[in-house]
Amino acid sequence: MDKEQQPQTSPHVLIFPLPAQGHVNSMLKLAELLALAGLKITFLNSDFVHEQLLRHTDVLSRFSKYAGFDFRTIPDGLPDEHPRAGHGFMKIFEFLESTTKPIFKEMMVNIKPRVDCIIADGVLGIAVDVAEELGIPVIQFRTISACCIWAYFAVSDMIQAGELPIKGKEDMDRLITSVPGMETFLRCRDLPSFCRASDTMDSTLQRISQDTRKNFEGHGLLLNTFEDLEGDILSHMRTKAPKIYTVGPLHLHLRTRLSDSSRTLLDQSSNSFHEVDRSCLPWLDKQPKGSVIYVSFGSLAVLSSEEVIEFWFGLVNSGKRFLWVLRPDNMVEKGDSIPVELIEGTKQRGCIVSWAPQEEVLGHGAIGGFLSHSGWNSTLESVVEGVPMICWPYFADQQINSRFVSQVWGLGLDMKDLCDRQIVEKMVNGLMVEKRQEFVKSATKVAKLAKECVNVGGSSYCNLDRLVEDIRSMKLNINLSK
Ligand SMILES: O=c1ccn([C@@H]2O[C@H](COP(=O)(O)OP(=O)(O)O[C@H]3O[C@H](CO)[C@@H](O)[C@H](O)[C@H]3O)[C@@H](O)[C@H]2O)c(=O)[nH]1
Ligand SMILES: C[C@H]1CC[C@@H]2C(C(=O)O)=CO[C@@H](O)[C@@H]21
Repeated sequence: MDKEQQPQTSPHVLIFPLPAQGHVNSMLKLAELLALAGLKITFLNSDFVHEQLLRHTDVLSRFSKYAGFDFRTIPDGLPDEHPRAGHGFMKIFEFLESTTKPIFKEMMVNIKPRVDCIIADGVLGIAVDVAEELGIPVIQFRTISACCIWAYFAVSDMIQAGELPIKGKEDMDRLITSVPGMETFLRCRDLPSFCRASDTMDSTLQRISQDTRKNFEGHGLLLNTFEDLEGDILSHMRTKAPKIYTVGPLHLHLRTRLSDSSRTLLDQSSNSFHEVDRSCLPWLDKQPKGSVIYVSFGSLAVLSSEEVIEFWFGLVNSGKRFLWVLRPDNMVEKGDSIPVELIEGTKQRGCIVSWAPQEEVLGHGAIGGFLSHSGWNSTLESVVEGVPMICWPYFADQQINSRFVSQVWGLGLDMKDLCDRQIVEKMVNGLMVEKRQEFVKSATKVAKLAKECVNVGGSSYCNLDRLVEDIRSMKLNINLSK
């Protein structure tokens, strides 16, 4: 069926992610799942993100097979040369409000065919506002863990109870009691990093807290997680928001629903904003099973030169093989001299790339562990492949994710707030040797649960079907009300 034959009865859904790798990744997986279900999809990227995807991926050809699938673009307001990484990434929110929002509203008024439903990133308040102003039904898709969302939801309660602000380094191990379900293990240091603001009126903390409260209103909240992983927290959340659709892990869910030929195409493609260096795969092929620790800190984290050197020494001194993703904006400063023992140790046991085919890497038999920043996509990808983790959170939701990985799910070690070569060496050997059996056992169990939930009859499989039916009935109700 070509684009012209898209049946007019199919609802037109516009999907609008925050223009960041971790958000675009999971929302493109969702978009393909909804296109597979026969919905007409328009995917709205920023001009900058679209340019990266055109340069490094096959998204246009990959999605052209879905009738009516369109990519649209919109400015994010930042100058082209802005790095769009590190803590400076947060600047984007000011420009989304001032530049992007009025253009988006104009787009939604004029778009043809009209949009029947907007699936807006749960941290993109501008999209939710415009949808409400124009009376377009909106479903919010928050791309982080349920546990983080629930902690953000409680920020105003923590402030009210005097639990925030955190009162300095000596206060970081105080238990937080205002997040239902987390009273026995959530410390100040485990809260999302924006809660470390010294002033509770901090604009970022206030905005994320308010955006999260809004996630619990509207037609529904979509989450890239699964009931067997976060069911306890989800039951607390459902006392405030009845319509929560857990449809994750989305990357696995999509693989499960694709035909064999489409799955092969998916394996050869990516949604990366960077050039993928596949040379690490033949290197992995030569390594013994389970012998390599994979190291990646996602797309936004920017490490200092000192931190890179500490991790490098710890990895080389551990004596273990390592595959390390070091983005160009994370490389050691040009002027810094790199100790010869690091060069030698890396030649013998290491492989460094600027961007890896991460899903394939985590599924490779040579991988025995993952030193991660605990971004939610990386965490889910490691869960699905049964790979134990060492968590070194950088910011945002990563702090609480690392606490759940170590303390609640028993899937690895938490290295939060530490960066020292001896500790890195100790953690690597703890994960890859001393505690290996214990972690592999629990990681294998959780990986099995992840696969079951996206198979026919599983919770995420059924929730996605319910989502598609609910979107279809939205269109029907709009037509009937005319
Ligand atoms: O060399 C690499 C490194 C990463 N990835 C992929 O890039 C994505 C990275 O996403 P994520 O692990 O979630 O980290 P961030 O890019 O840091 O994601 C941002 O968005 C996430 C979802 O909202 C949040 O959980 C994070 O904290 C936030 O930093 C994953 O799908 C990886 O598979 C690659 O393909 N190759
Ligand atoms: C840059 C971060 C601000 C909040 C976003 C987020 C979220 O709370 O949804 C998670 O991590 C980052 O991608 C975003």
